Formats: sequence, C-alpha cells, structure tokens
Amino acid sequence: MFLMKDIVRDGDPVLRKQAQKVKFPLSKEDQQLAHDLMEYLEVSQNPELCEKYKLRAGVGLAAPQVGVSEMMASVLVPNEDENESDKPLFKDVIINPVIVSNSVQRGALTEGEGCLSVDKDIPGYVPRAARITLKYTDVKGEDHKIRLKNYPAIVCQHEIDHLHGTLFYDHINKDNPFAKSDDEIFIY
Ligand SMILES: O=CN(O)CCNC(=O)c1cccc(Cl)c1Cl
Ligand code: NI
Repeated sequence: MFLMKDIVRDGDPVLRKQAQKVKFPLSKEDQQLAHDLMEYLEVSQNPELCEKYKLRAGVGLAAPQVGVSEMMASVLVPNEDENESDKPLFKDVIINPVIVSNSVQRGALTEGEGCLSVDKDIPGYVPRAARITLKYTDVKGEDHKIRLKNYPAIVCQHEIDHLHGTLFYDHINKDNPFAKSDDEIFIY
C-alpha cells in the first residue's frame, strides 16, 4: 500500500518527464501498480483509514507520483451527494490515456486544484477543457472511448498532465491567478 512517504514531491525530475507507454499484456509489476494506485484513492477517501495512515485524500493518482514513469493513473471521483447512488462519478485505472478531443469551452474548479506532489497550496483557477473525449485501455486490456464533463473531466486532465510532465500550477495565470474569461464555466 502506498503511503505519503512513497509520494514523489515537486523538484524530482520524474515529475517533469514524458512517461513511457505501458505494454500489454500487463507485467505482474504493472498489475500490482494498477491495484496499488486505486487502493491509495479508496483508502484516502475513507475518513478513518485516511487518518489512520496519515494520508492526503486524492481523487486521482498518476504512476510518476510514485516514481514510476509509465502512462498509468487511477481516478476515483466520488458521487458527492451520498444520499443518492453510492456509485462514483468515475472509477477506473486509465492506461495509455489519450484525449482525442476537447470542448472549446473551458472550465475550472472554483476552489482551484491540489496535488500530492506539491506540498504547498497554490491558489488560482486551473483552466481546462470543460468536456473531453478520452481513449484509454483498462487493466483487463479493454479499450474505452468515453466522453467526460465537469469534475471527472477535470481530474482526468490533471492525471494525464502528470503523464506528460505537467503540474496543475503550470496552467495558473501568473498575472491574475483568478482571471476568468466570460465563456469559462466553473465547477463546484
Ligand atoms: O494527481 C493527483 N493528485 O495529486 C492527488 C491529489 N489531488 C487531487 O486529488 C485533486 C484535488 C483537486 C483537484 C484535482 Cl483535479 C485533483 Cl486530482
Ligand atoms: Ni496531482
């Protein structure tokens, strides 16, 4: 199981590298990595376990963040209104993901973004595509082509950025971190 000590922090070159494509069939190591990347999210989103293991909660985790420069990331976006379905908005390990198209319309989270690999809070809007069409392969080797919007779309873009050596604050407007263009939507 990954703990905070296993998370690579900003400054380590692995976070700025282009990760390598993952080969199929998955090696035993890659199968274990996929499992561990998702397990971290599940544990971190459980209040008791998160506290017990002193984790920072996350909705995504990319392989370079644990020092593995491969194109693999876990995404677990919970359904906020628990009373409704307990089914997450999006849950999968995305392997060799490619954003095949994105909306002209941009979107950002009103509260900005955070990253396990960046210890300090960096305020500001992180402008991203409001909607994306994502192609990826899952751990079973099945290919997917899905359309995402709002929070799941934002999180997948944050994770795919990691696979290309980009960190969320690279997108924040230096002059005015909270600059907003009129056609940008804001996701709560
Ligand atoms: O790369 C993944 N992490 O660094 C895990 C910690 N950050 C988050 O869970 C997080 C928080 C806010 C907005 C986004 Cl988009 C994300 Cl992803
Ligand atoms: Ni991150």
